[in-house]
Amino acid sequence: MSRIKSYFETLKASGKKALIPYITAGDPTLDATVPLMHSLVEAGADVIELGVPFSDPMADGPAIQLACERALAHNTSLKDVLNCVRQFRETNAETPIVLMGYLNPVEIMGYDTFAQEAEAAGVDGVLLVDLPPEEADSVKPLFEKHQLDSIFLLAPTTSDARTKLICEHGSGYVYYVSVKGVTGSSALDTEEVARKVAAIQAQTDLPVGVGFGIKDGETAAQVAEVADGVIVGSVLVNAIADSASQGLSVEDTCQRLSAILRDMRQAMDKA
Ligand SMILES: O=P(O)(O)OC[C@@H](O)[C@@H](O)c1c[nH]c2ccccc12
Repeated sequence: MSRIKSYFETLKASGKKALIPYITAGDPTLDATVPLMHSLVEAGADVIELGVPFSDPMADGPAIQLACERALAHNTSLKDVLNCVRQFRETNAETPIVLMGYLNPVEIMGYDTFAQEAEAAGVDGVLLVDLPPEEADSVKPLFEKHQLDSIFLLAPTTSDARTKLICEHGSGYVYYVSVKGVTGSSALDTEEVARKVAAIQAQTDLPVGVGFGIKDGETAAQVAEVADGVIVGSVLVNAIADSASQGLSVEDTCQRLSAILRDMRQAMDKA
């Protein structure tokens, strides 16, 4: 069974929801990434979404665009990102890792090599933002062969028919994007999210994670009440940017991120 699937089952059995932080690999430096991943786990992360930096991240708002720029300023490559996962796995065999990114770097590496290397490094799932589920047929068998879950995005505008199709193609979990637009939005409507998530859950057994616009314990707890997972990116990435501009050490940056995530964890578990 996939590490993501069994993790979600364990959580469900204990009545908890998944907390899923996103950071961009190589931001602000490559040697910060693995310590940051470990400190997110210590603060209560259940799954880590690790971003593969890309020069044209069209689904991302300014915060994550800048994170990609910081990572690319010192040439963080897909290979480097896979190395981070490998290193992380030296001391953590439990926490599922999802690589988040765009098709281009994967195409350059080659799908076969990527799938092989990702499995060997200890990656559990892949979310390629610009891979339409209809076109996933060609890569899905390859990903399956290498024990990689395919995670897809559902938007507020996705029709029921398409939701069904996307859920059929996906595995691990599905990602419901809570608002129209790019990452780092601030307009989270929890009632609308609750309605949509229920509609998705009626179509699939996959866990539903919700992201876009979750920024603190309060919003995390609200989303945790209605979804299976709470995904948070820009708030963490902004804290990394801020720490970098203040010249904080990796250790201090880790502590800052842990504090933000721990607040969310506590609020979610209380709800
Ligand atoms: O940044 P936010 O609003 O907290 O949302 C999470 C999001 O950043 C993360 O899941 C993500 C990073 N890059 C993406 C690209 C597309 C969809 C989602 C993402």
